[in-house]
Amino acid sequence: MTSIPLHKTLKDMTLTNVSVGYDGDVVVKRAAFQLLEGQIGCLLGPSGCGKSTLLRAIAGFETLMAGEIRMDDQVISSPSFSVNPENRSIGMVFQDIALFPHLSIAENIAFGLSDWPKASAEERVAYLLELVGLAGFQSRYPHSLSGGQQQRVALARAIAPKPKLLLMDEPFSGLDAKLREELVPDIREILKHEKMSALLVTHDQMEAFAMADQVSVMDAGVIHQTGTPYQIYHEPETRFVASFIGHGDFLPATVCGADCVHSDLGTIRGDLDHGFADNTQVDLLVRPDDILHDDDSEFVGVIVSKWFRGSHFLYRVKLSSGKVVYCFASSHHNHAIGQEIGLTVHLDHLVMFPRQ
Ligand SMILES: Nc1ncnc2c1ncn2[C@@H]1O[C@H](COP(=O)(O)OP(=O)(O)OP(=O)(O)O)[C@@H](O)[C@H]1O
Repeated sequence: MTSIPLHKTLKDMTLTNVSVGYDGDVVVKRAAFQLLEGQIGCLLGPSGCGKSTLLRAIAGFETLMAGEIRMDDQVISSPSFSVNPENRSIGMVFQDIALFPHLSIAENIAFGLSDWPKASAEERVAYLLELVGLAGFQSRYPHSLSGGQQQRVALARAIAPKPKLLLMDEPFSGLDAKLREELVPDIREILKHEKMSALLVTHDQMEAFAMADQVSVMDAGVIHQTGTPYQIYHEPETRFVASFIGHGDFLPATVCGADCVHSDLGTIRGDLDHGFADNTQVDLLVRPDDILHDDDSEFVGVIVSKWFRGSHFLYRVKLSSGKVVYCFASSHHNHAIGQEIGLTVHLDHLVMFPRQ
């Protein structure tokens, strides 16, 4: 009698100095990070930086040029050794949903359960239909579902056999913005409920922030930083991460003590030692939420452009030095372009890079 394959969750997946490429050209260089049990990771970066190549290497579709990939203490990829993709206990979801058009929704979800006892497979399919919010859709066919519903079925199909790891390559990019906004937190909830470790590829930072516990920011084949969404926004470790994530400007500044810097915003004290020597010339990162509109402040700037964002305004303001920075204001403070407004600076952790 067949039995349900034993379900083991992933303890960890570790990439050590992984290089991957095509025809001798290195595309991904010395990638290293770890994904733990139940964690949702993300590879985030501009088009062509190598995200899909790295994901395909983890899935077992590309041979490593250097380094190794381990899952639960077992090497699954190295330049001389590779576990077959079908033996890695990895599920995949892609941008092109690719459901089987001639199979019903239930049959699509049950596709990877052929070695399960019939009753257990039926139970698993019913459970997943409920979990992805499609109870009652079992007899329908893919063409009769919306794009968002089809992507939920694709997810259910990928996680049905309880893989240790789910890989998702731009799974939401074919969906419109509103649907994406609704679907992303739902999918995160489903993966957390299933205690499923997952790795998402996206170039959309809002998607990465909404979905992932840990984000690896890539550029030109190199992972610049791996951290929580909060860390990569507030504590970027490289100039690329600082520029790629969120809005921001670099202001020329001069170090004036272990926690202190002097710039066009005045003298600012941070809450941590920034590690630069006195008098070093640096570029100081200033985010929109670092400068707030304040009617009572004597420190002023002139509005050069503005965006209404519903709950708030985002202004570009020119300082007396001529430098232009972003500024947040509550949407009750509707000022005209050209008007002078008061500003207060709220910079706690100073993010600085050597002057370029
Ligand atoms: N099969 C292949 N053969 C040769 N070069 C390839 C192949 N697949 C990808 N590349 C190249 O590798 C580089 C990285 O591509 P990759 O698809 O991994 O980037 P990406 O970050 O996923 O981009 P996107 O977000 O646009 O999908 C690109 O320069 C691409 O042209």
